[in-house]
Amino acid sequence: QIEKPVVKNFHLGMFEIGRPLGKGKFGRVYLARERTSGFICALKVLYKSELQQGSGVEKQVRREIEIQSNLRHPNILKLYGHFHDSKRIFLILEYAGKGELYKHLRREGRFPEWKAAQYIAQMASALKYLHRKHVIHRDIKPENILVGIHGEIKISDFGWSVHAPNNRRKTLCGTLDYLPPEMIRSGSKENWYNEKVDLWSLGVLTYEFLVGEAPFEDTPIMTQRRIAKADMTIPQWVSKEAQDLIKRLLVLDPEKRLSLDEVQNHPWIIKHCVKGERAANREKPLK
Ligand SMILES: Cc1nn(C)cc1-c1nc2c(-c3cnn(Cc4cccc(C(=O)N5CCN(C)CC5)c4)c3)c(Cl)cnc2[nH]1
Repeated sequence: QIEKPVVKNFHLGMFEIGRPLGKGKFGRVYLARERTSGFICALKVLYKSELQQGSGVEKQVRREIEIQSNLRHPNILKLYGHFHDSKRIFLILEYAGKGELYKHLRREGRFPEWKAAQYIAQMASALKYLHRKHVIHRDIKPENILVGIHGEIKISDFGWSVHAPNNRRKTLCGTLDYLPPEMIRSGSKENWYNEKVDLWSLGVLTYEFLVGEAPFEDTPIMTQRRIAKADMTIPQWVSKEAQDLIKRLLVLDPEKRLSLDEVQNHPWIIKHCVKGERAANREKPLK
């Protein structure tokens, strides 16, 4: 348990630090309360010493701040502000009342189709908002999604997002499972890709929500080979509508992948997410 230091920052108020909420590769997150207003938030603390190891993380943090500060969408975690002292950088983030989505997924194994469809509809809405601002997230996966107090999801990590179009080579770290073929293809000098990379990842996410593991999960070499051929099998117990959506997103040619509008109007999404008289015979009453 950490002592209860008060982090002082004049124009951003005084923050009382609460329990640790989690930690990532480059930082820890604490529950925090702004003293004057009582406003609850999540304070992400990054140590400058760790960032200055020249692994380009400093640039990632700068990009995360620059991009996330200007976004306002119910399914995107808000970055209210940031400040720093001699040793640390502090990001004042929206507090997501139900924590990290991947922990829910691991605990439940996999999500029922109605829940997966509602999450994918929310992801499509958030991605539409991002793409309208020419922001490509590039790192859509359960580990980068949080759950709000009302069960809504919030994309939470913009360390890898960029402004489209982008041909910057992405030094990979973490799982390869979600990378689209055009980002894996090492042969071509120029890694030209666009927003359609997020549609591929949305397909991988849909699969993982429903099956409980990623479609190309294998050894790193095999994962890359299977992604490059879109070599995956969908278990037969996944509904035909859900199989159809996954197959129309995990398409090698980026231009042939469904658009976000087509995702939002897909029969599987409509069936589980559109309120209305057809809801009567639904297995789970919509709130
Ligand atoms: C836990 C919890 N339980 N309950 C009931 C609520 C929470 C909760 N947590 C948060 C968190 C939170 C905490 N840890 N994390 C994980 C974390 C922490 C610090 C850094 C990272 C990180 O480096 N990431 C980059 C890599 N990608 C894969 C990943 C990101 C990643 C996020 C945030 Cl930011 C906002 N609201 C929250 N609410």
